[in-house]
Amino acid sequence: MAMILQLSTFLHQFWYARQHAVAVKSPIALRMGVLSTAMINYAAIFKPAQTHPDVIIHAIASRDAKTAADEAKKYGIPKSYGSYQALLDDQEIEAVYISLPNGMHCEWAVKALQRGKHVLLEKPFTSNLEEAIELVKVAKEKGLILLEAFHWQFHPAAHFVDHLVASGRYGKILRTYSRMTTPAGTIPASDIRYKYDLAGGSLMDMGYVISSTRFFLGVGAPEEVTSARARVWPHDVSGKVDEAMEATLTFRSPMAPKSSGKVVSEIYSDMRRENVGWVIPRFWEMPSIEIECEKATIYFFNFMMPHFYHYVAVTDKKTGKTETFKHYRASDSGIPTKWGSRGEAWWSTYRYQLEAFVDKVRGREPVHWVSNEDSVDQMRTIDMVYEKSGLGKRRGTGQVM
Ligand SMILES: NC(=O)C1=CN([C@@H]2O[C@H](COP(=O)(O)OP(=O)(O)OC[C@H]3O[C@@H](n4cnc5c(N)ncnc54)[C@H](OP(=O)(O)O)[C@@H]3O)[C@@H](O)[C@H]2O)C=CC1
Ligand SMILES: O=C1OC[C@@H](O)[C@H](O)[C@H]1O
Repeated sequence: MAMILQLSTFLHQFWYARQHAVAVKSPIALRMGVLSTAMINYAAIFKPAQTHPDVIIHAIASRDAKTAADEAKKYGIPKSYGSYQALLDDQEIEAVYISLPNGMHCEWAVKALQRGKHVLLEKPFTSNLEEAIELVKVAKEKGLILLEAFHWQFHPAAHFVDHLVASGRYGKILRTYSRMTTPAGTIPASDIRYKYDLAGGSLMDMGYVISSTRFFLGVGAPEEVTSARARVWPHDVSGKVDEAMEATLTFRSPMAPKSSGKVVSEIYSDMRRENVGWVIPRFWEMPSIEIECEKATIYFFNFMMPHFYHYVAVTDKKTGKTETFKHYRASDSGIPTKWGSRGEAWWSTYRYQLEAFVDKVRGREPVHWVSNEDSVDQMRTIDMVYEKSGLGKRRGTGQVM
């Protein structure tokens, strides 16, 4: 269902950015450049930037000058470049958003940092753990901001669920299950997600299943991946691209019962989920996480794009009664979450993320942040699952391995 969500979020962005676009930007607005003309730019950066008074998309770069110029014209971006390096050489640009294929993330984020730019980097952070460690090292050396764009974590709904889980009101966590699927046939065979040489694979693309698990458990990498089973995409010569991945991970968590100290977490990512009876897409399989606690089970439906639609269902194990919540802004449900009075019900996950990114670059404490250490642990976990599955970890375009 991920692709359907993606389409819906594009419409959502179109509608709200039209109504709330900021005509005159602040004189100290952050000038950003965009590396690539990827599909996701529209929702993840162009539209959020339109409604942010302190962000100007100053330039866009493509491998092809005409593609870049056409895109610049379409979105009213002042400058375009026919190479990524040329954009990085533009002295007016303070920060870049990188939406290149996964395998190119590390190479170009390193180049951007070396040219003195802050970086908002699409997920997955890098192709593997080694790259992640290297990238973070460069960012620290340069003293620049580097953020993995796990946009969903910035939305008040995520903070609300985190609050419920961490409150202890439902007891310790016993088990989690996170799932993300997209119907078979919706991602074309030519897509970057199916290419091993661009660090493709369902788990790389749908790393949200690991991100959500780790976020709500408040943990780094798992102690062990006890099982991992990949369904291999048959059309890539490498034989190493997972069109689907199912795995079981064991985490040591302070939220686990004292007796075991561990939580068992299942994850499932699938870029080619079969329709029911060949025709009915599984729309009920929006990216979701189930968190079974001692007293209740918490189900967060559509944690990935909660701005579009979501609900949180808490089912009491004793009575079987379910209480349902929605959380489109920080003050909803009467439980104040991190954003306080900031934010609007129409803000997307990407808009919240941009708000935090600008705060951090400008030296203000962001309301939420994905630390570089957390991104390293995310890549460590992804590698562990790939190794266990037998497919082996991915590698990056700039990497000799
Ligand atoms: N946060 C989110 O919600 C989402 C994040 N993503 C992430 O964003 C990134 C981009 O995804 P998506 O928008 O689907 O990507 P696209 O396939 O739409 O675009 C990728 C872009 O990368 C550039 N590129 C450079 N080298 C290559 C190459 N060898 N093959 C193909 N493209 C190349 C191209 O730009 P050009 O030709 O202009 O140089 C191309 O437009 C991925 O890392 C993905 O994981 C994707 C979707 C949602
Ligand atoms: O990050 C993403 O979110 C939405 C999905 O459709 C997409 O495949 C993935 O890249």
